[in-house]
Amino acid sequence: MSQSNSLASCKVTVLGGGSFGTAIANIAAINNHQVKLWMRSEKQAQDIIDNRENSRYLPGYQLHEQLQPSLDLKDAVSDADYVYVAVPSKAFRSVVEEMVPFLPKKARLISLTKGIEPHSFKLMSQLLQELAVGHEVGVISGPNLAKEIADDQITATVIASYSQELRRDVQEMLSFHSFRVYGNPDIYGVEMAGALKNIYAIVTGMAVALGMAENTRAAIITRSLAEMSRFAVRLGANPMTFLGLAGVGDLIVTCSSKLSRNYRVGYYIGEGQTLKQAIKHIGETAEGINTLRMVYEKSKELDIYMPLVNGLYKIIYQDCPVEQVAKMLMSGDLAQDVEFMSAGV
Ligand SMILES: NC(=O)C1=CN([C@@H]2O[C@H](COP(=O)(O)OP(=O)(O)OC[C@H]3O[C@@H](n4cnc5c(N)ncnc54)[C@H](OP(=O)(O)O)[C@@H]3O)[C@@H](O)[C@H]2O)C=CC1
Ligand SMILES: O=C(CO)COP(=O)(O)O
Repeated sequence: MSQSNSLASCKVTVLGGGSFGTAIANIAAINNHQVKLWMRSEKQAQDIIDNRENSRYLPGYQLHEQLQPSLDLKDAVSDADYVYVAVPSKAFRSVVEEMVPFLPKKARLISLTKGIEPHSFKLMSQLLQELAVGHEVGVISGPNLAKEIADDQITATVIASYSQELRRDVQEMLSFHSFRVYGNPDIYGVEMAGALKNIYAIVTGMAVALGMAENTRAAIITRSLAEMSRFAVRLGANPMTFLGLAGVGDLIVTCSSKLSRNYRVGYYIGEGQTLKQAIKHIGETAEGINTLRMVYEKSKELDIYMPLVNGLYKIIYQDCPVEQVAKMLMSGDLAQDVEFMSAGV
């Protein structure tokens, strides 16, 4: 059932037929927008046409008749009012570059991707701004496990954009009985929070596999929030964003749920699998592995105190035993471990 609102029916395109792209496309279709879901797999597109289902990513989730799959990027975007991009961060630049020549001037662009581009350290909305100059840009981020959205569980998210009109329109486009969209102008903070929390989901998954207690879980999640806020605020985010859905909200869900792929990567490594085995086991995108490397390097460059990032980096990229890292974390310089540092974190 769609929620009545004043936004007229729009032409919406979602790039990427994975789990989150499919879930967001279906919500827009339920809300009476004409939706094209662009994907590269013919088999998957046929599955949607024949069975109204994306059985590879969201089995059992009934797809609305106003959602049509598309294999042709030009056809998918050439009359779009809104383009949502939901491909993994490593493919984001190339997909957007390929799309831009077909993009109508009116199209608003919204990233659903939670990652950072290697080398440039750009967030996905910054790539949209760089590659599609003049288009209004936004980001959706929050505690949004796609499988729970598909299961019609009550879910809240954030649309971040400098444009108040875009925020308002996307709120209307996607809100319905089990999905609520909140607006936030802090696009940098919302997006950075979504990328950073993946690192801490790996840490927590690993700690759970190693048998951590509830005190430990609370300590890890709370110190993760302090650490990610400190990092993002230093780079320009609003600290208040980290108290919201895209900050602590997403951190809680990804550090608590086996539905999170980042958490599962950590869990499998905690059980003794190598990084390669854990990634293969997941078989889908776990953005936190690459984000960890980039954030580690940036924190060194800017001299930002990030003990959890530092510890996870040692485990994953320097083969340091987990027990040694845990000891290191518990015996570091206490002078650094004040609860709140500057700028409210
Ligand atoms: N899943 C979730 O719960 C949530 C995910 N996100 C974020 O959304 C982003 C996408 O995640 P999600 O949908 O889950 O990812 P999935 O791994 O489920 O799917 C990724 C999709 O992108 C496609 N793709 C990958 N590489 C390319 C490429 N080079 N060109 C074209 N298409 C490509 C895949 O196609 P193919 O199937 O052919 O490989 C697939 O359709 C991630 O950044 C994630 O952090 C955000 C919130 C929730
Ligand atoms: O971002 C997510 C939930 O908000 C999904 O997390 P994963 O990418 O770890 O599955």
